[in-house]
Amino acid sequence: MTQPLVIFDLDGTLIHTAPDLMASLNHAIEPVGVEPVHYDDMSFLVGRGARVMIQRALEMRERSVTAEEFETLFDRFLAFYAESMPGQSALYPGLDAAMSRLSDAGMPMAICTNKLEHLAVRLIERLGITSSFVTILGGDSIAVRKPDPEHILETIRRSGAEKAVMIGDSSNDIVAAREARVPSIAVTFGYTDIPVEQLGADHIIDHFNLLTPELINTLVDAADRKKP
Ligand SMILES: O=C(O)COP(=O)(O)O
Ligand SMILES: [Mg+2]
Repeated sequence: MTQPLVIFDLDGTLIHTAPDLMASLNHAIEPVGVEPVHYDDMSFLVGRGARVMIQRALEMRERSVTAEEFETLFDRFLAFYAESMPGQSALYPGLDAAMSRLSDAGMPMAICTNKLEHLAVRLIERLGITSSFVTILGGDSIAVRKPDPEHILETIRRSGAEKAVMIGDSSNDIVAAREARVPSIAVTFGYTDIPVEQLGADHIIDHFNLLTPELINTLVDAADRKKP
């Protein structure tokens, strides 16, 4: 019997990226002369990828731009963000040990993120954790992305797994998991504008110390029992 796949979201789940995303976003929108976004705004801005982050920031500042101007801002974001990696971005506490526990139990790990694939790949490379993951799917890797369940289902298929658990910080992750009929764990330390308790995850953890192979197996077994 193969071990379940453990799928991680990236921003706000594996890696604390908000300070660098904020700096890059503020650099990107600087030419249109709006007030920079604040750190507290990031929970609302992050989650659906860089384009939506920039769009939401402009909407927050009631500023509209032409499609052409938008592409310039987007390119400014990409260049600045890629160049500054890893910046202040860091793995959340306890993640190294948690990944070792899962790996020792034979559980493969994957990333399913709405971050653009090349940015996700570059960031985990710079943080030295690439070899831990069998599959990395970004927000532009296939035609859809979270909260579309197909993003998670394709991650599972490409990993060659039969069962999986999704770990994430926002409604995109938990909704996608539920619709993919994959049990989910929500983390409390990420970026969400909806209280974590209201996301509807099967389990909540506030530290990676609590992420164990036993927890993964319990969630997979419970999900199996619910199947008709
Ligand atoms: O980049 C984003 O907006 C979200 O990325 P995530 O799916 O890894 O949280
Ligand atoms: Mg996230």
